[in-house]
Amino acid sequence: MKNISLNIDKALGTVTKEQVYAQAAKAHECNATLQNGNGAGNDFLGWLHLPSSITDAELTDIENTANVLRSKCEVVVAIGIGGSYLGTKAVVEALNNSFDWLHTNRKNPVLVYAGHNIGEDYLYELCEILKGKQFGLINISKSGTTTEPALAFRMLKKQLEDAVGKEEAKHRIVAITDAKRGALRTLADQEGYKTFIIPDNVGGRFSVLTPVGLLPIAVAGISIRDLVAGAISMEKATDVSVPFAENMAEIYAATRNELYKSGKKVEILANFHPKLHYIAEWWKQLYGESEGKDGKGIFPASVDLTTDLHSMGQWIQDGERTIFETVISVEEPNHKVVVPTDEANLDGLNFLAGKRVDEVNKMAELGTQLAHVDGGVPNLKITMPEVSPYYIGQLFYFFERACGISGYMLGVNPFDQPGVEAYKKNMFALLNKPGYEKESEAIRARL
Ligand SMILES: O=P(O)(O)OC[C@H]1O[C@](O)(CO)[C@@H](O)[C@@H]1O
Repeated sequence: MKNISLNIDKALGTVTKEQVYAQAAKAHECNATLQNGNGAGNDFLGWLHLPSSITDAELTDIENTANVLRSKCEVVVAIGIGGSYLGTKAVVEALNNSFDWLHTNRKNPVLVYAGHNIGEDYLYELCEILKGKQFGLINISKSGTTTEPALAFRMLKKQLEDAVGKEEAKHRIVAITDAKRGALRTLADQEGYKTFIIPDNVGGRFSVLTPVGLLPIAVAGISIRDLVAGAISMEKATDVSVPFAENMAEIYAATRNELYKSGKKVEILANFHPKLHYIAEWWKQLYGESEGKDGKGIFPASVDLTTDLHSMGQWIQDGERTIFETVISVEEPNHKVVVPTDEANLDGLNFLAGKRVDEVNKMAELGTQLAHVDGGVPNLKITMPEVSPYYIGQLFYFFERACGISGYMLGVNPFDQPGVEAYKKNMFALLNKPGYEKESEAIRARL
């Protein structure tokens, strides 16, 4: 098996190799702090050894539960938001056929999502399409009290019970939540749902390798064992025993922090494979919630290329020089498509005839990298040998580990997210939630 890799050469114009390597000791120390559990937020380090500690029995339990849902349901709705949604979405979008819904010969239930927004039309359309279909629900919420998934679950649970009866509904609902606390735990225990636990010491955005991600990913027919195997290999490759020069998590953390200090305030995660779009969405939550606090933090943004070269390309090439780019480059696509010859050649594309589409894409990637570097955008490159569960597992763990190190280097607690409460408080006050009477009065005075 190969490994994903990191190349920072094209970032070394804005910052020097010496500057990055001058951070080696700090990066290594932060990795050690993480591993020894003596830094800020150390009660949320359960993710560090998740890959190597998950047992065969746990994986089998998840696979068996997935198989029950797969056998009973045409559609499974994964309900959750943030870390209870994005990891699954990232893996499924990356690995499933892009035109899945048009395939009539389906081997897997269709996985759809709810509870990641409060869009009334979205919920209406979902409830409508589920009418007359055999469906099941995976309700995922660590806290069990998040409004978006709770609202979606309330509606979909009723619809399911009305359709198949309360007893059968119990066999089609799985709850993934805290071991003891929260509304979802209480409800699941009362109703007798099959449950999986999100460990206390694993925060939402670090939970993709718990049942939060593993169950719906298994429902989609993707190998969770390969995903975990990839993560295990990266757990070893980023261990504190691995020296800085070989430790890609430490190098990534050190480089992005140096770039930040040099005025690069925005990191754009770019891909040239549209199926990786949600990997970037997952990454944005990971880095945004972990580092954006205390008035600090790189803003995590993303683009899909070449698509966005025709929308955001101008800004990236020529706009304010406060950005750097991290490209996820895929060495070998899973399929081969060759450009055909055309006798008339009216489009002038015969110079490409016989070449693979990926060769065109790779030259677009290289051309873009050089253009952006020339335009003052430092470029980091993460190479993935192919898009497979194994390498996505590596990528997840690499980004998580680097995020912990990077947060400590920045001087923040990477494992809390106090800022998220502000909108919730206002929303509850505006909706007159019991217990928010004072806040309701105060906020109304501002309107
Ligand atoms: O799984 P829960 O508790 O519903 O939380 C969902 C998401 O909400 C947050 O708590 C805040 O956005 C995230 O950290 C988390 O991933």
